[in-house]
Amino acid sequence: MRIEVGEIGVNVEVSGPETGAPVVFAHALGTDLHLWDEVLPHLPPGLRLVRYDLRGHGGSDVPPGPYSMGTLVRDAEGLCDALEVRDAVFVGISLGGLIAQGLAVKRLDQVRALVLSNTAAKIGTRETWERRMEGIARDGMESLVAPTLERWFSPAFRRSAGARRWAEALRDTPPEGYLGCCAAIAGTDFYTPTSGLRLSCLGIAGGHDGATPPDLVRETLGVIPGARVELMRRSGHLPPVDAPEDFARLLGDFLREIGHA
Ligand SMILES: O=C(O)CC1=CCC(=O)O1
Repeated sequence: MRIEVGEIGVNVEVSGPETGAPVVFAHALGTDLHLWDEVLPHLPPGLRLVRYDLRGHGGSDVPPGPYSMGTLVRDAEGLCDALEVRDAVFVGISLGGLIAQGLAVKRLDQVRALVLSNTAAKIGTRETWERRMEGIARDGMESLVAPTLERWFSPAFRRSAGARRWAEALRDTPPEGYLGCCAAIAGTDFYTPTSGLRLSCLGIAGGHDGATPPDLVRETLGVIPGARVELMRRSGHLPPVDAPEDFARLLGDFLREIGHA
């Protein structure tokens, strides 16, 4: 379904009972809400599962960029308000994990716990993101595909149908949306606000993650008291794609541990 959030239409999929404990999912740059397709069936029953396409991605609107992280966080906030989501567990991967941190800092009434997967308080540097944006402007989205697959997936998974499916999703991402979100990531350093968070938090890292390697994930989770990091040794940057059942098991265990499932 589409929901008007501020000035844009956001594509959302909601499943599970309306009274279930809410879990909200935010995807990574150059993907869409289907990133979670193979995780959801393996989660504990009775949850209200909300996933959405970030602005500039999937079926959501593609407003002109550049976007700011504040805007991406406001989209998540407006979506949760529109769906009357309170006390959710917010699961964010990569860019989605930055949004999760920003939302938790701003709206503790909406977020009771975080799952920060393959993400950090700061991802890359302004220079690396500017180089990537210049490359896309010069050579198009296709030039991104091979290097992105190297960061996303282990050498073994790169040869799979799953990897090809997500290469297609990357190719299909509107350049304006992708570039808009690159600009938001380039300008974000959440170390200070994230270090003020006091809520239950699970980190997930992938042993073959070429974008946010395990040490970077640990560094971020290390600033949140009580947070712990689970390492998925054989996964890359997108464990919901390359190991959905293992990802669901970690998430389900965490939900039960905090009394959310
Ligand atoms: O494309 C990458 O390098 C991986 C990535 C960084 C932020 C995000 O969401 O994906």
